[in-house]
Amino acid sequence: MSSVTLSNITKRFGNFTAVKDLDLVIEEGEFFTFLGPSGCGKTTTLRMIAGFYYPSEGKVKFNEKDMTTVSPENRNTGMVFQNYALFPHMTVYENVAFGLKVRKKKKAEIKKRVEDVLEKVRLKPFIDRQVSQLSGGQQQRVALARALVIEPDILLLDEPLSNLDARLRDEMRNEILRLQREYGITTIYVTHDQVEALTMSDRIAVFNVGNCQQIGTPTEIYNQPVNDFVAEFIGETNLLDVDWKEDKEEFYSEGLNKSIAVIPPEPEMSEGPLKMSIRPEAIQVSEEELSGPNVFLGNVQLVQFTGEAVHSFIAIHESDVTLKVTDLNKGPSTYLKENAQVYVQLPPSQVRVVPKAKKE
Ligand SMILES: Nc1ncnc2c1ncn2[C@@H]1O[C@H](COP(=O)(O)OP(=O)(O)OP(=O)(O)O)[C@@H](O)[C@H]1O
Repeated sequence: MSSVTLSNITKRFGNFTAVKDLDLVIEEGEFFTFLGPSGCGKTTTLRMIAGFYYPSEGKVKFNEKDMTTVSPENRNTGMVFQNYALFPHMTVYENVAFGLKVRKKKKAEIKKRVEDVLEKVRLKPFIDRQVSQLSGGQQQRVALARALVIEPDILLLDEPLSNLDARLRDEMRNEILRLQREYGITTIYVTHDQVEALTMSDRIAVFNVGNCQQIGTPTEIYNQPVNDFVAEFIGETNLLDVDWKEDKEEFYSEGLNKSIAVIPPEPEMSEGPLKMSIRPEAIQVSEEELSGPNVFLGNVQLVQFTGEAVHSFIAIHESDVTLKVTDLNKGPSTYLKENAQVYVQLPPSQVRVVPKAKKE
């Protein structure tokens, strides 16, 4: 097991900067996720940790050891690629044994280690099957076994579940977590799927166009996003422009035409353009009159049923604002009716005022 330290990492391809000034410490045994939209630099960063790319600037360390320009085969990392990169005409055994053969291990040791790891990923019955005759989920397990069998210090997973259907993705998510806990291995996981990131990670780094926007635990990232990009990318949220009114010491929403009570008021965020973010599940709605701060009258425009949840879109009176509200499905008697007039409250403790993300 190793910790990974990235100090001031920049990666340029010609004139294009794919990753900029990245500082990051991943602790031993941690499940750490790089999350962000397509093209934001997640894979490039992972490849610099694997050694497939060397950084243009900055240092990569495993524990205290400088690995910045060490070749991939001398890093002892196990990597699982998005397309698995298996040898289709070899058997499961041959695929998994490959890395050990390259490392010139003895035949008996190879056999034992391959059988042990196939037991762990529950593929022992398929040991002699050709990889091309396996399902997507089974191939994914072979790729995991192949990465784990070399007993890597660090496991690197690049969008490993993106080729699987939704049900299999759920199953493999649990499977990867189970293996990670069993081996206690430092794991770095790349995804653009926020649910994968939130459910699996000890900590997440949120990337956007080559920049790391925030590092934190799933609950920190979801509940205390540092800017509008993070608030919008992780989960769903209602975002509205707000201004800080110095004279009255309060936030004002032009869209809602009203001052907005916020606890705590966070005056350090009063410089530059600001947004308020409120999660759809945090908004209170009632057909009965509501009292207190941040109460608005609105009309229900649309009600969408997803099975476990009900989403309602509420147009606030005398404004252009439509708020999305989400409630767990508590039965048909609780669904809002389209066109009904309702009271909406944005609880001050749930409103978060954040700066707009800087555009680089
Ligand atoms: N070898 C390369 N040469 C030139 N540009 C590259 C190279 N590799 C990546 N890039 C560019 O760097 C940027 C970041 O790419 P990267 O693959 O790291 O993104 P990503 O966040 O992993 O995206 P995705 O989720 O689509 O895989 C992209 O704009 C990409 O086109």
